[in-house]
Amino acid sequence: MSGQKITVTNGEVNVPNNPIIPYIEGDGIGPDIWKAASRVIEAAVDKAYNGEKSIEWKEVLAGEKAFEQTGEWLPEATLDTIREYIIAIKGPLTTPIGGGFRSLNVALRQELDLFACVRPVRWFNGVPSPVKRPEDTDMVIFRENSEDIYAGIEYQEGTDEAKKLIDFLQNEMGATKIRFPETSGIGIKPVSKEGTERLVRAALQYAVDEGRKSLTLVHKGNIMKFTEGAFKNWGYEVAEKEFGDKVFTWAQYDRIVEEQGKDAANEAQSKAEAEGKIIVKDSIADIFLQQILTRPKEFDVVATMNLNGDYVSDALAAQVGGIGIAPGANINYDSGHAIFEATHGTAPKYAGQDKVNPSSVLLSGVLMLRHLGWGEAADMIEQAMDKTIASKTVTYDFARLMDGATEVKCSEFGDALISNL
Ligand SMILES: NC(=O)C1=CN([C@@H]2O[C@H](COP(=O)(O)OP(=O)(O)OC[C@H]3O[C@@H](n4cnc5c(N)ncnc54)[C@H](OP(=O)(O)O)[C@@H]3O)[C@@H](O)[C@H]2O)C=CC1
Ligand SMILES: O=C(O)CCC(=O)C(=O)O
Ligand SMILES: [Mg+2]
Repeated sequence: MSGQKITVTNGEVNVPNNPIIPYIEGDGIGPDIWKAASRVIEAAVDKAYNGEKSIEWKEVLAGEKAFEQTGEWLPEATLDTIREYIIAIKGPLTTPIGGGFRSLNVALRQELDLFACVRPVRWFNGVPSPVKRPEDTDMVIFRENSEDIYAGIEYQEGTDEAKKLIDFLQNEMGATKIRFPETSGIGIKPVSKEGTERLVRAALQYAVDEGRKSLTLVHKGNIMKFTEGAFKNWGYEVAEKEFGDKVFTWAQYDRIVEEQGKDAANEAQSKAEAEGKIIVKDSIADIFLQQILTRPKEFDVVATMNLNGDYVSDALAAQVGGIGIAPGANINYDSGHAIFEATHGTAPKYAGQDKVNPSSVLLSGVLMLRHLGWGEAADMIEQAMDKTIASKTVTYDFARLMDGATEVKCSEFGDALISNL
């Protein structure tokens, strides 16, 4: 049976019974986790739909494999294929530190304008966790994926570009606080109204569709007033303007305090909660990182900028068992393009050992199946995950934290999941 293309009409994704889905195997542990995860996805789809649906995988190249075969790290053909087939899934790709080429992962997001990085964080029964009540953590991070310091606009110390920019800042913009101008590298942090609005809009729409209770805007707006502070203000504005009667915001709360006092504001918020409105609030990033540990129940959907979202993703993943079980999706809600990928990287020390946990990329596949409307197969994989973990058949990362566990290889964990489907 030959596959067919996924298409998009008026923002709606049309999925045939046998979609062609491009995949990037990834560097480091990529080949191991992809092999295990793709087998589980195939088996679940086959079982859930009695052979009537199937995915035709189409390999596209990026990273080390692409460089070896084509001399390019991210061939144009890969981008063209993902543009054409709309939905893709990828393993992790290596990024050199402090020099060399810029992140291919970020480049893919930028090229396809996948503006929302969506990372759900929830606990699976039995997964070992460093916190007492991991079940209290149930959040979905919406990380802005196209702007911020992550956009890669930075200039190396000592270069003409860095000197020129520092001169400009000092001589034309009145910047007096660059402490060591002669030896500074310099980076730029663009944060826009449009970029913020589309991200917060997507997060709020998700909160409405999924019946979530709150949305927290996470920022460091006290220090970075016109980037992170503006993100907070624009976030409240878009919530009130576009989601009017579905939300109650802390900006509204503050206005009621000013006009009618604190009791009236508390009453208005309680009424909104009782009516099932989504409470839109904000939190400064440093205290947020403390409170997700100490009071995780108070947070639900989270919208934040690119770099904060990166830090928050790995920190929250730890609370529910670690980066071995942390899925994600990069989505453009307007064009329908999406690339699903794990939160973790290439874990180079484990490359080729058939050792690590394939759950992050597998659960990214589960997000993909839900995105395709194939919820039955997605449910089946999650149930198999619960069952397999409950039987204490796990990879090294969980085994080292569990009493009485049977440690299995990456591929064997895939086998166990398939037998539990
Ligand atoms: N989207 C992407 O493709 C990403 C790519 N990267 C890139 O990956 C490379 C390596 O980054 P690094 O900072 O080491 O972070 P990694 O996420 O690759 O690995 C850090 C540690 O996380 C644990 N880990 C990662 N994946 C798994 C897994 N599947 N199962 C179990 N444990 C896992 C291991 O912990 P332990 O040592 O405790 O066993 C590992 O040593 C860099 O080049 C970085 O830029 C990083 C993040 C995302
Ligand atoms: O692209 C990279 O190498 C790192 C990206 C990353 O950590 C992330 O997106 O979470
Ligand atoms: Mg990261």
